[in-house]
Amino acid sequence: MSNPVYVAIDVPRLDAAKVLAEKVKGHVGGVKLGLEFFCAHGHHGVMELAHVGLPIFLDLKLHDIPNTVAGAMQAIHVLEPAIVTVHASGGRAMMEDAKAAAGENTKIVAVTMLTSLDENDLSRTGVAGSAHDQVMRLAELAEAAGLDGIVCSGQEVGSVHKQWKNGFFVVPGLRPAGSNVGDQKRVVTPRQARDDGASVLVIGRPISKAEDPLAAARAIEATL
Ligand SMILES: O=C(O)c1cc(=O)[nH]c(=O)n1[C@@H]1O[C@H](COP(=O)(O)O)[C@@H](O)[C@H]1O
Repeated sequence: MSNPVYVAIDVPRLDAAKVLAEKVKGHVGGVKLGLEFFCAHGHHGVMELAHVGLPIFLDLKLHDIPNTVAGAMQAIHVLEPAIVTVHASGGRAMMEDAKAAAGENTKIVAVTMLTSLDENDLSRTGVAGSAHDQVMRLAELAEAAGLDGIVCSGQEVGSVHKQWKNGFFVVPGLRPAGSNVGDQKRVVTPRQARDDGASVLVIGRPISKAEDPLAAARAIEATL
């Protein structure tokens, strides 16, 4: 089975991003480039990182009216990303149009409830109920819209997997036992997420901020 870890390259400098990706490439399955990277380096930066030879996950978390999201999706065709994110709360029509506009080899996954949020945060946005229910509701909407899968925490992925058998599940908010949680709130270990049905494990700081990122990537791989 291929390595499910996508290393999140959330570093501001292009040269440092390339060095990190090259360093760990033998012990991860892909590279995730998010808002910090894309806002700083755009298409050029993505093309530079593609030279590393791993699949690229473009985590843009698109959330706008359907026409605008479809246009953004068309604008990134040329980059041939393996995975792109949109927000499920953008609604069914937005997700349908995002999928229709995407390249056929690109998986579109919907962010349900950010792993940096807990139920108190959720209620402050006007949504009552548990994180679990919110994720299940948005997963159902994403499936109905024809998306490939969702992004959720490891605390929900087991339930989502039972409901959506052939879905593609991206799980961030992962921390090896004993490591610093930082701004993440719904956290599990990489192994737990994998056992519960995650397709992709997104791991950033536990690798990128480690004193020795290669050793950190290796150690995580060894737990899987
Ligand atoms: O879509 C994502 O990848 C994402 C969704 C989510 O709910 N939580 C989340 O942390 N992420 C991303 O996953 C990565 C997690 O990074 P670390 O907390 O450093 O491992 C970051 O790049 C986030 O942007």
